[in-house]
Amino acid sequence: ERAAEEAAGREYMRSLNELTSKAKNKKTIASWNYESNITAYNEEVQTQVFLEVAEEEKEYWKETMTYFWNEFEDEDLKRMFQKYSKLGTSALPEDLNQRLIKAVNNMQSTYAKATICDYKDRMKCDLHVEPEITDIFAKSEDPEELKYTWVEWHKAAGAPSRASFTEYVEMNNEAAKLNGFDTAAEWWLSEYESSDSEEQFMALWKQVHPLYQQIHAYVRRHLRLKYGDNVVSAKGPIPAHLLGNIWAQTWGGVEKFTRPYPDKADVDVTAALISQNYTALKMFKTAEEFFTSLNLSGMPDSFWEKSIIEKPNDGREMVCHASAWDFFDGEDFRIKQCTTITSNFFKTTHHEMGHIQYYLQYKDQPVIYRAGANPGFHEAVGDVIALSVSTPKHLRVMGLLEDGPDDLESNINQLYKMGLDKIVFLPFAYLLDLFRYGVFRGTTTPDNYNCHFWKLRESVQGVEPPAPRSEEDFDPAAKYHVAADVEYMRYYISFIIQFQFHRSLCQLAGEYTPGDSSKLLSNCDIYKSTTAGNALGKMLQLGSSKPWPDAMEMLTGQRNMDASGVLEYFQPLHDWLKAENERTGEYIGWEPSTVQYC
Ligand SMILES: C=C(C[SeH])C(=O)N1CCC[C@H]1C(=O)O
Ligand SMILES: [Zn+2]
Repeated sequence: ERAAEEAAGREYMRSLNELTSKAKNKKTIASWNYESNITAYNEEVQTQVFLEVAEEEKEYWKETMTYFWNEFEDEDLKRMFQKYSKLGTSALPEDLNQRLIKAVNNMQSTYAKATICDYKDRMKCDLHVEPEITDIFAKSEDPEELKYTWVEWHKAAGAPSRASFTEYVEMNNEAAKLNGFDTAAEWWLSEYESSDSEEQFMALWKQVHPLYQQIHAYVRRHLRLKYGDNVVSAKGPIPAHLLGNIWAQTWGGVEKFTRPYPDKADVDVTAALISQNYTALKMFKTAEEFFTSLNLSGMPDSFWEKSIIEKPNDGREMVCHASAWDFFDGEDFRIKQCTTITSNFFKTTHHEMGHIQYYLQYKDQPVIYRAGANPGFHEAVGDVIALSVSTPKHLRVMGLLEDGPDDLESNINQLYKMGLDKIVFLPFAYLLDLFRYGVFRGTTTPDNYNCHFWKLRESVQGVEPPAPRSEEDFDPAAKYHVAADVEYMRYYISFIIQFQFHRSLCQLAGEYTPGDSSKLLSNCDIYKSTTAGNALGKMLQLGSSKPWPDAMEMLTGQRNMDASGVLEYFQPLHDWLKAENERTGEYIGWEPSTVQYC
């Protein structure tokens, strides 16, 4: 009867856990070897391992489905069976799975290998997106150089992946159907374990939209003042190549010439890192020390032996985009990133180490629960730490910022700098998966991929392409996560919930009191607070063993995601921007673009 069935199910889960650990370890090793050194041989091995493991997982799945787990009383046992019942892409027949793997490998390697010629030296044609193109967008103030670089990158990295992307969509939708979903969109959304996730995401966007419109209007004004009316219009969308980032996803690159109080001391962490001889290793060790100051885990020895923290100079092709890896054996955890000494990479190092910290905290969970409470949680951990690190108070503790006034103007400048990272990013992240939901659902088809992408870029983000676009182009694949089949709503969610987490951690650390202007949320640094660290660790140890509202409630007392954290953090900036945009009579929002892209 049921009790015996559940006892048998429990025993089965124990053996399946071991098998799954080995299977995932094999796949992760094959992927690591391929993405660290893109060769035909390494791709062949990765594909063979994925196909072999898929056949193994099909066998396990058949056994799993012989249990009546839907009637189980033991909620935890039922949750494990429910998760194992979703086979993922391994549900595909071998030939379709091979086509899917090939399509994604084609897009990934196109992206990783794409190079363009230098604007100033057309004979120099070995510029990759990391570090060369990233550096150009962080430094150049020449609209022609930026336009050229933008067009060349999208031509080299995006357009060639159109066919592979179309194949990937077809295969991914087939896999979704075999897992009981209508399309891959519902499969991705199922990770958020709510029937109304899309409505929740839209509600969050409505909460933050007014704040975004204010910072958008302010930045457009200052870009117009710098580049002139015929480059930046008074009421239209902002041209994407002028925002300091090749994807216009964060706008920190324009902070230095648009900030509210220009005569206040500059907070240039990059210069300080360089002048203090920071190396990639020192950035990693510094980040690790913040985690251990919270009584969280340090990195294991194998992490330092096996991670790749700088681009090897042996001429190999590799996936440079930063990533953190769990090898599912409870011991092997690695980061792969092509670090350069910049403030952005200092943040990224904390971001990636946040993933490793989550892996370490839940490493004793059953393998099936070694994931974030929802994908947004995993992206939020490192960023929450970085919110403390990037305060002037903490940067002074580290000697990366000399002492300066803590007056209102400095605080507005600091909030503005953070806003160009955190507020500005929200519409970009949101639209990237609104686009892919439409593609998976078929409301966007290959003959209007690029048109629909830019319609969303204009309507949601208020950004337009620097040059006419057509369906000869395929701009979405010029973004890593589209080429690499990485879901992106996780970042949108992370940039909302990380402020809910930050608020709770700051209260626990005694660094923040609601309504007390001497303890602003934006000036909170939880460094060395073991109280905060222990609370964070407890939530992370859950992995995905409980629905994410349980995890959220454990740390914040709330069971829902809401933008109150973001809005509270940026309130002084919001007030300032509204007053400033009123003072200058800036048009809020944007009229339709006049650029031809559909
Ligand atoms: C650093 C990572 C690896 Se998970 C990343 O892809 N991020 C971090 C922030 C947003 C997103 C991006 O770069 O697009
Ligand atoms: Zn991440």
